[in-house]
Amino acid sequence: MSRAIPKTGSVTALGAMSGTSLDGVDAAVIRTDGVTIGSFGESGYRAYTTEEQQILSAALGQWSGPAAEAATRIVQQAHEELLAEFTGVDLVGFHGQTLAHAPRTRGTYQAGDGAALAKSLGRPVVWDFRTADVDLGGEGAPLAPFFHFACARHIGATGPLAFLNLGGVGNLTYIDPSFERPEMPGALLAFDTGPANAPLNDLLRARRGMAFDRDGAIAKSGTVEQGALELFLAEPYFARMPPKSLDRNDFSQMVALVSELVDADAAATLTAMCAAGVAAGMQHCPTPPDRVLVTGGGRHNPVLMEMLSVSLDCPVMPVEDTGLDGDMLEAQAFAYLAVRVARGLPTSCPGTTGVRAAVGGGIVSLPEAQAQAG
Ligand SMILES: Nc1ncnc2c1ncn2[C@@H]1O[C@H](COP(=O)(O)OP(=O)(O)OP(=O)(O)O)[C@@H](O)[C@H]1O
Ligand SMILES: CC(=O)N[C@H]1[C@@H]2OC[C@@H](O2)[C@@H](O)[C@@H]1O[C@H](C)C(=O)O
Repeated sequence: MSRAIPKTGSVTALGAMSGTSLDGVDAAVIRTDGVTIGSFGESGYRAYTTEEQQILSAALGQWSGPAAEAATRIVQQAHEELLAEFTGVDLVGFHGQTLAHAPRTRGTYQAGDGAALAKSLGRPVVWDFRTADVDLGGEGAPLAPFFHFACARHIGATGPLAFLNLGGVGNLTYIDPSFERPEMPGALLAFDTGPANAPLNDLLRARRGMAFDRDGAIAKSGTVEQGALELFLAEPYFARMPPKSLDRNDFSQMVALVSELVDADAAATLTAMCAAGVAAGMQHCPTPPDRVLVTGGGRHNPVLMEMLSVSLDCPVMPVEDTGLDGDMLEAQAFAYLAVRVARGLPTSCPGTTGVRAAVGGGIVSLPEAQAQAG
């Protein structure tokens, strides 16, 4: 089998994403030419064990050293195991695990070695997607927006719409699908909305040894503490114009705002903070979108979805209502972006990361050759 990346036409790309929730690795196949989505293929998931999660968690905020190295070994092994199960793949998009993100000062750091992964899989691997954007003055995140734009076209959207990803951190992409290309000024506006599930997960793990508030069961019976919510919304981040991005633990101090509350009220308040961050961010969009399509684990939380419906001026629905897969959208995004990198197409622009001009980036590592800059 040829290991070269086809230069034209559609290719089969496998994307892998290990998100800020630290729950595991998602992998998904799409067929695309880097512009249009042809079709979606199979997908898979490899959960991190509790011990692996602890090692990853201990490495958050570390830019190097033993903790980061231990995390990298876990990321590498989990990806090698999961991705080896897929066949008939032309190239792989490997996001890695973000350990630290401070684009204005130190940069952005995703653990994982794409060159080693290319060798072990025997496939070209595109990786280190965020560094080039940061080097050009961008936030380096979010990067899914170019894929969201392709999804909007794929589902036949005609009016403005938004994708809202609720993982550990929240991020929103406002799209005007009437533009022909995502890098055109006005086509996209994207930013991190604030913390999503991470603080709630952290609180419940500390207090109850639970991974998360399944179906909002704990928050459902609680009352939102308005004073804490107001203090949270007073954070300057929310008034800042996008593009803007966050590290997973940038808002970890918000757990202190609910430390005196009983579990149900604390969970309800942290859930409300997630929704309030989204509502605050929506004020920065050029117009209210026709609808908000929610992706990521937060869409499974009915309390959060209800709070969003109440606080936003448009219908809020899971992306499944349009036929997309909300559990795999980010993995699909990095498959799609890998093809764009391989084809020399941009993956971010001023509207998505604040980068000075539309930029590609990423490293292409071939299984048997030296790395090529993307
Ligand atoms: N049934 C459910 N009820 C409530 N919350 C849920 C449910 N299922 C998932 N979640 C939440 O979604 C989280 C996982 O979301 P997701 O997989 O989108 O995160 P991620 O991809 O790691 O994060 P990010 O997008 O920030 O990188 C869980 O940790 C949990 O908080
Ligand atoms: C630095 C980093 O890894 N950021 C992630 C994180 O998780 C959600 C949000 O914060 C988003 O900005 C981004 O991930 C998605 C996939 C993105 O780049 O679009």
